[in-house]
Amino acid sequence: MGRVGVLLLNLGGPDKLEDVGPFLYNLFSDPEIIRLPFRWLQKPLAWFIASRRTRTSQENYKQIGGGSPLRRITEAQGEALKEQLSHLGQEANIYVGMRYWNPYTEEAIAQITQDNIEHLVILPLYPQFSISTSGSSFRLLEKLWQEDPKLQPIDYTVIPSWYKEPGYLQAMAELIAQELEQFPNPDEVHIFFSAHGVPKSYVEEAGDPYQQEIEECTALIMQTLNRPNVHTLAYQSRVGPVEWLQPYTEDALKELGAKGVKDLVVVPISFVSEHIETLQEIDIEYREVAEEAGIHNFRRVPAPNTHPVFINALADLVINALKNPSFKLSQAAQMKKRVKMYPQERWEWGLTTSAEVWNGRIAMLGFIALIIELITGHGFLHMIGLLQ
Ligand SMILES: C=CC1=C(C)c2cc3[nH]c(cc4nc(cc5[nH]c(cc1n2)c(C)c5CCC(=O)O)C(CCC(=O)O)=C4C)c(C)c3C=C
Ligand SMILES: [Fe+2]
Repeated sequence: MGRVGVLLLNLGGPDKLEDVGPFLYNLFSDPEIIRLPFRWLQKPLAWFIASRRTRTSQENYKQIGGGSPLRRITEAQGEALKEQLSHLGQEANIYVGMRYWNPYTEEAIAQITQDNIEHLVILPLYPQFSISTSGSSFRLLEKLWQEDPKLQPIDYTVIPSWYKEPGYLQAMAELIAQELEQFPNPDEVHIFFSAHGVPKSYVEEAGDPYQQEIEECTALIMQTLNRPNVHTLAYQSRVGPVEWLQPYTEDALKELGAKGVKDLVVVPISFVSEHIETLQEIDIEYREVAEEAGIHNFRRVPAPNTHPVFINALADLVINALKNPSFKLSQAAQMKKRVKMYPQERWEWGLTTSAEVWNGRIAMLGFIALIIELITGHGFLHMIGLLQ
């Protein structure tokens, strides 16, 4: 076999506080994160939302040391994977491609062509597929492949999701078991799976398989753990006014507290590295919510990071993908085949969600126009040359 490469995909995170604004702008500029009917609206709206969110987000990053550890951990996972692959007799170059921050996917692809990689395995570091995470990265790669003739000879294969991989399930079960053993009555502890949320319309309208994969993954982890504990699944990290997958983590914690649960272990399930949503949101915000609700013994299971069983699982995925290449980028990005329009993209008259979303958008446009006028001293119509 010729030169082999593995491209690890992840979301990326700001390395320092000054990066937070531009990172958020990149994230909200992605049409897979915010879908708009007009392309030209994407960037002004991304700027507007990012500006509004930067300060709060910076405060959160301050609480975890002033930046995201995502790059460092993803690179450490890459090194450990390279070593394990070599141990299994498969030499490979590992590349990290982040979607919204350094090192960007585009840079990783440039390096892959420079290194004359002949066989490439594309492995997203998200166990479950969502159009907002792996789907967005696949779409970007599909575009890069279409634009760059140098990429055409590369024989590549994509792993769309891998939440059923036995080594991953084993690593998760071991990490949970370790945490349970810290309690005086391990079998009495409530196991609380907290998955990253997505807007409900992604699943119901766009056909995102994310919720189904999360539910199946939770059941498989519980089966692998093979313990009598009661468990709950809820969704965290909601952003914006639309409805996301329910139950929300915050509400579910309050409900369990009200039912008298005292011992609880949280399992972050959509991520394989520590980052802001584990270190700040779960460890600080949700811990506070739980304590207020009377859940006094609150612990969190660490993300798999470089756990050897987890790294072995990644190596197995790569070796199998090289033996049985299956998915192409176009197939992987089209996992949401039923997509037509998100409900809010359709205009409807009456007191409907769609009408409310559109009213909100029009109000936001008006607000942006007002800010532009305040900053420049000229109205929007002056700026586009319609008024003298
Ligand atoms: C606004 C919509 C968002 C969707 C949909 C979304 C889905 C989603 N995200 C992850 C994993 C990560 N998200 C991270 C940061 C992050 N995500 C959003 C918004 C959405 N995510 C924002 C605004 C941010 C920035 C942080 C903040 O201001 O709250 C990160 C990086 C975190 C870091 O350490 O820097 C990850 C990883 C998943 C798995 C997912 C859907 C399945
Ligand atoms: Fe996110």
